[in-house]
Amino acid sequence: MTNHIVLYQPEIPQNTGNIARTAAGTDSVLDIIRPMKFEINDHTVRRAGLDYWDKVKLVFHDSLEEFLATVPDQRYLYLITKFADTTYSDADFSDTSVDHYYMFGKETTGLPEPFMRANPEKCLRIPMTENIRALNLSNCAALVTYEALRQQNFAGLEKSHTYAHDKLK
Ligand SMILES: C[S@@+](CC[C@H](N)C(=O)[O-])C[C@H]1O[C@@H](n2cnc3c(N)ncnc32)[C@H](O)[C@@H]1O
Repeated sequence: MTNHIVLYQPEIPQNTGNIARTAAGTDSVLDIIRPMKFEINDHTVRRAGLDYWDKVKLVFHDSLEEFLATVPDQRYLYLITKFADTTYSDADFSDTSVDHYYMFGKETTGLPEPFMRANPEKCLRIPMTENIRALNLSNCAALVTYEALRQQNFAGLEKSHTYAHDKLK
């Protein structure tokens, strides 16, 4: 099983850098659907991901259609959007025999409306108040990825680690 964090046409380098760090820390693949508003070598992206870039499994797709062609079973494709009525944590991400794809929209306009309208059963919302227009993209990616991992019993992650200079042991 592999978890995929999918970014649709990301616009803000710091968000992509933060998400790359989450991908590296969770052994998730980071799929980026072009066009992007910046280069992945942009120093702001690199700085946000710190020194983890060699650990990021990065895959680029030139279009939504090209990305969709790489998804083996679209039952496991989830569209993360505030417009959904289903809460993200009510989705079942627990099957560790398949690949899961969590897709997030661009910072200004989100996911393409016709694509969401055509796939309402795939859409998941992270509950929030009406005080804000939306949550931050990189926070959304971390929330959904870690909820999926929680349901997957954190498969492939270290639940504990012994550090050379441990502050608890
Ligand atoms: C800043 S938001 C985009 C806001 C945009 N105005 C829109 O129409 O969605 C960027 C992405 O973060 C995710 N997002 C932000 N808040 C969310 C929420 N409450 N529930 C689910 N996804 C959310 C979605 O994937 C969204 O496409």
